[in-house]
Amino acid sequence: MEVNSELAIQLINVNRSYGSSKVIENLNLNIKKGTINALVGASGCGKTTLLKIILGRLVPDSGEVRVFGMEPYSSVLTVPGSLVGYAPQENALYTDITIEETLQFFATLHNMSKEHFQERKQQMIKLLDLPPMNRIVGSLSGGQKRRVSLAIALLHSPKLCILDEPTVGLDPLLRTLVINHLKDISATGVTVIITTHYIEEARVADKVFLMRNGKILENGEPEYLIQKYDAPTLEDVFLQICRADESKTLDLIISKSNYTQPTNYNNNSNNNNNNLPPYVSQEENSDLSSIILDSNNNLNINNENSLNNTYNDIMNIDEHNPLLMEEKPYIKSDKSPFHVVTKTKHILAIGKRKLIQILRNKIVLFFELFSPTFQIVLYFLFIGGTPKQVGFGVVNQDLGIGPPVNLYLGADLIANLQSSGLFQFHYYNSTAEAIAQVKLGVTWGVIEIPENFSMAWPERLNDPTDSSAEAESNVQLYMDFTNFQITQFVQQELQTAFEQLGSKFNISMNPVEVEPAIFGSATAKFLWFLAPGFVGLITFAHSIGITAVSFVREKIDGSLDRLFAYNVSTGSIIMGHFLGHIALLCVQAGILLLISILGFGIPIRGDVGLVLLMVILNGFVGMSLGLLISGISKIETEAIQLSLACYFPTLIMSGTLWPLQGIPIQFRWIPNLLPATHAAAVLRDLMLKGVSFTYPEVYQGFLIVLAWFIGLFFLSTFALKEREKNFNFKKLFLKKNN
Ligand SMILES: Nc1ncnc2c1ncn2[C@@H]1O[C@H](COP(=O)(O)OP(=O)(O)OP(=O)(O)O)[C@@H](O)[C@H]1O
Repeated sequence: MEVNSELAIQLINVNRSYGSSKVIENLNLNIKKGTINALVGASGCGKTTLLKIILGRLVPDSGEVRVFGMEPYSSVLTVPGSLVGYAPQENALYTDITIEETLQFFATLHNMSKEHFQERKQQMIKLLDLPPMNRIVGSLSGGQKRRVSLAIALLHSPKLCILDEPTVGLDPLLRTLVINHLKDISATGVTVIITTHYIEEARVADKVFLMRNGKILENGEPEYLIQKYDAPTLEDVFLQICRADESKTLDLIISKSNYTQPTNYNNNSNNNNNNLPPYVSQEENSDLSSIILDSNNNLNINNENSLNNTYNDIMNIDEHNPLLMEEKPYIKSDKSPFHVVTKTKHILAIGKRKLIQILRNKIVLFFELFSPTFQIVLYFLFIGGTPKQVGFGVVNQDLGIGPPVNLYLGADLIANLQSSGLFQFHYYNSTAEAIAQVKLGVTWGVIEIPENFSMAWPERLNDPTDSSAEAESNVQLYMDFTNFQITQFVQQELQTAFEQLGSKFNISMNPVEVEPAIFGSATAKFLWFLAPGFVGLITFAHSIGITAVSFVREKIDGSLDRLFAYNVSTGSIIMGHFLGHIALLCVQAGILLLISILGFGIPIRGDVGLVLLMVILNGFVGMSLGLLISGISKIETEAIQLSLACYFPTLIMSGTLWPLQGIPIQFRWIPNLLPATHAAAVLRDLMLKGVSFTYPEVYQGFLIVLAWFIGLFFLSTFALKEREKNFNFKKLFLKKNN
């Protein structure tokens, strides 16, 4: 493609579809440097799509695009980047930061110096009549937000201004100021492209491009077009062209344009409305006695009260205005390899903005800090605890042995059981009566101690082959076996109680010595098994939760497009989001471990630093999974559903709630695929076994979780892709089959 140095933008035979629906068709476009250009056309004709192609956000299916002679994004950090000032159709603002923070954020992205930022900020305040800088953007009115959005686009004095419907929501006075500002900057060599529904507004442009169904039907200077088509207004020109193109959407365009053409516009009548700007609606006319169109189509304010506010006053436009005359670029160039300095600045700016947003939004802050704490307390309180005060019946028929020995072993056995805290005993005289209470659900079971127990038990200990002693010392257990956990605990406590009874006679009932333990302790609680998995899982789930919707809104409202237009890479955006959350993730992990250790006595026998590292790494995996979800979701509910779809299987399959050995053998490979399984195993090893990093399961687990993090990070970068290609599966399929 031959590059013309006079042109800011060249498009040749550009085509672009969304799926199989063609939106831009064989489009050719040349835009001269230092001119104002208006893209005019009905809603849905492809104006925004065309702008996104120029910005490099959308990759054309075919054809060539050059911006200042270069293909957008052909090399890193070149075009358009800070050369462009882009205001998307939507306001694309971060609602929970102030106007000052918003402008500062974009100034950092553009590498603007402090002085330059302050200077431009003051000009934007005056030009756009911005509200006080400390106002939170979310609290602004629609028109105020629009002005902030325009301020962002113009702040860094870009060489190319791409403004998608810049005047929507602005009052007539401001509209005038903005249009005149655009005329002035174009006089200094800045190229301006605006889209508009208000066809007559395009009259201020040097060149108008009339678009319909993805094609440019006509283009030229407004006056030339009006003469060529012998039409009174541009709107009439457009109507004629559309009719010729077998317009079907004509009515739609007119109804969209709520603005009426004064009948005598451009006539030499003496009527007061004579010089009204044609895109001003009838309702607004009353406020506009002060606005006139001069012979050069400049909009001016002709009311003494407004004089102090005139555009020239505000912007101090004359040959002495250093800003408009300045030739040297405002943006400091970055000569570092791979533009590391700029990328680092981008990451820091996004991270700072994210952190401000989190800290300012109390609900999010609460969610990030207190909700995990609350959850871990709930988990520890309600799951995995040792049962206490389980209702149990006792029928103690033991008569004991009279003096001088005075043994009441039945009562001793009950006392041993009682000391465990597991039982809350109900005493009954008969077994039938006790069983009836089990059947009524009052108790879980009955322990029946036979009447000769005190006599027969020592004999049985002395001679295990004595069958009559065995029969007379058998303690009978009647149980409701529907609760497996309680059954296990009761049987375990009975065994312990009998061991204690045996030790009274210096006889060990259980010849197996369980201590010293290789790892852990024989008195370990079930909660200790659960706790490491819970800590990991909560960090993982919360990290998904806080990031899963991060980009969805930004995608919908165009804020991401604006960042991409300014050459902020997806990698920088994702790293910035990480950065914003890291501090809170670390605090969160610390709180969870403190509660585990101090609040619930969960042991940490290994290196606390490694435990913390794994919890944080696990949080990173959750964050990158959340960002991936955010990247592929079109709306928030989709992101929330996907997050839940990831969380629950992880909770169930990661071995957090139940040992992996309990899973049917043919399905055991599934948990091994999940990072949460390895994180839980590593945390258990470190906390309960007290092993070091060199323990195979630990370092392997670290490597697997790290690999997951890196893999998901890259996938999320891909999902958020800065340049959207048209994936047409139908075409792909047909190509393959041909
Ligand atoms: N992401 C997308 N996926 C599918 N179709 C899309 C997408 N974005 C836009 N379109 C479709 O492409 C066509 C052109 O859209 P575009 O936003 O470029 O129009 P426009 O001229 O800017 O409209 P408006 O003036 O209302 O903003 C429309 O039919 C629109 O529905």
